Amino acid sequence: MTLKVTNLYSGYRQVPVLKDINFEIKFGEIVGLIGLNGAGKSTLLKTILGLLKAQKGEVSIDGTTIQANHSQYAQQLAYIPETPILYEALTLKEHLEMTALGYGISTEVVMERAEPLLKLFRLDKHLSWFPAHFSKGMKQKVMVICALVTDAKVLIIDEPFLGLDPLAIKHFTNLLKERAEAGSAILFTTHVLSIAETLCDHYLMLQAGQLIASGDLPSMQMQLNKPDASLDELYVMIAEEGLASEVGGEV
Ligand SMILES: Nc1ncnc2c1ncn2[C@@H]1O[C@H](COP(=O)(O)OP(=O)(O)OP(=O)(O)O)[C@@H](O)[C@H]1O
Repeated sequence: MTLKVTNLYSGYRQVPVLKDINFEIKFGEIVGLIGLNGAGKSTLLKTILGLLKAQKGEVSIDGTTIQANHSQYAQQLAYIPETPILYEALTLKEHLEMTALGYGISTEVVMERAEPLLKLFRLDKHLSWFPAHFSKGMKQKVMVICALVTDAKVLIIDEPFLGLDPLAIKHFTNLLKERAEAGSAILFTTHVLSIAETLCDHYLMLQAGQLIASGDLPSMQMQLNKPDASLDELYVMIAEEGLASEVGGEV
């Protein structure tokens, strides 16, 4: 059971971004997607989600592609975007009900699953609130809860820790670990390497649209020929080399 990306090329009409991306994430694994601003992380997530059409190559979840079976593919995915996307006219409870509808789960089951999460994130008294009354962090927590009440086997998360307070980050990272232990694959982007280090089984390091290293820390140290480097040191080294070659290319 895997999320598999094969020979993937993707980007925007005039801007090719991703070039020949290949990787596999087994269900049960947490993988951190790291790279500088503009490396192509969000483009990769959008392509996996089907929000951007691949120019070449394939993404499959447990053998199913979006082209072969759109609804089966989509039901296996839950997405937490970098900027919370909420409907101004719907209350928190209605967002949960809409999630239930979207994933074909009964409202009762979704509310049952949501209850402990609402308590944990201190939103249990706010079920009738509209997004306009939530802080940025509260909106992010609503997105987190809506993703976690689904049965999605693959969680795709863009910068999950932005806007969350340290207590919420602790709860959220614990929930992600539990979700992975229960058999979900989790792919998230982050610039917060210290959290990535405590959470991830593997990493994907993206630079200028290409995967330049992947795997756990020892295997990335080998690939990048830096046997004792920390994740932070590897990242800085790659980033500086990338920037130097960009500057070189411009001259
Ligand atoms: N809608 C768009 N249309 C055209 N080009 C885009 C669009 N969105 C992103 N790009 C370009 O695609 C490239 C990769 O952007 P992307 O958002 O995937 O980077 P990222 O790694 O997620 O960056 P960040 O860490 O800043 O979020 C950049 O050169 C960016 O300018």
